[in-house]
Amino acid sequence: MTSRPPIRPELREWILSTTRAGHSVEAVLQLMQETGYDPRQSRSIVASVLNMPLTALDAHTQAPKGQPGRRTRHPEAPQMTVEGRAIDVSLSIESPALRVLNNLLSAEECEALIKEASPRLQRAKTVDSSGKQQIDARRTSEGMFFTVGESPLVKRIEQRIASLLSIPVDHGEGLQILHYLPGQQYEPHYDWFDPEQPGFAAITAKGGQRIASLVMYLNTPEAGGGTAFPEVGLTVTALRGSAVYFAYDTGDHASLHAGLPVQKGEKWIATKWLREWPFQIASRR
Ligand SMILES: O=C(O)CCC(=O)C(=O)O
Ligand SMILES: [Fe+2]
Repeated sequence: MTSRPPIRPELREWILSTTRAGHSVEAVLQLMQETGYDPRQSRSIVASVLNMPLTALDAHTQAPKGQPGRRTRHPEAPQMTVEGRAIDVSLSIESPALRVLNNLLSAEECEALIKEASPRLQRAKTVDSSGKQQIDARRTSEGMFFTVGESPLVKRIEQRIASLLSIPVDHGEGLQILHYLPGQQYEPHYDWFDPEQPGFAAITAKGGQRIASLVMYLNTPEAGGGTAFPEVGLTVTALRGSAVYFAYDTGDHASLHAGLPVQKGEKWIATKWLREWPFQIASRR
């Protein structure tokens, strides 16, 4: 390994405060270069301060300027056959682009995901305005993240999602598992990141903006626990093996959604959020 000179604390603080103030990583790199840092050196310093792999920074900042990133393909009714599995598209809405998918996961896959996740559950967190994860009263469930390709089962499901939505596996964040008990819920929110938030640049430095979400139901709660879309007047029933997919542009208010309180029993979901640029280096299979 080559040893790198330490990063001056003032420079570290400036990079953090500038990105938190909403300036893009590209703008920070540009300013550093204007003050005499060479491009390679400034990239490696910014990657280190923002705690992101250099490859992710490169993938993001070398994206053609002003060009939109990738988009998902919306599944088409009545049925999609993906890797030999017939998935039913039982409901379609155009604004937001939303699909209810039945038979996305088998009962065995749902059980196995719950089993793999259970020992690692923690109180679910949200991303705060500085890009840090924090406990959030709006989200009372327990959760955990798998890393991309973490187990053969996770890999298989991620591959299925990638084929279904026609987007490479590495555009996905790690699969998140959430567990809700009676009374627990996820209050109305958007999954896209707000560009007005000071932490926007740091949150989107890796992978760019979120473009779509897939919420997969791993069990059927006895009562309650559906996913509501208040702008549409729609509630999707949580049914084991089914999922709701929805895609959005930044600022799309029609994509507002909530995990309704579980009234009886429990609720388990797996969520896959997709980004416009590669989010991480997926393990190769
Ligand atoms: O629990 C639900 O039904 C919704 C979950 C959700 O909105 C999310 O994971 O982003
Ligand atoms: Fe959400």
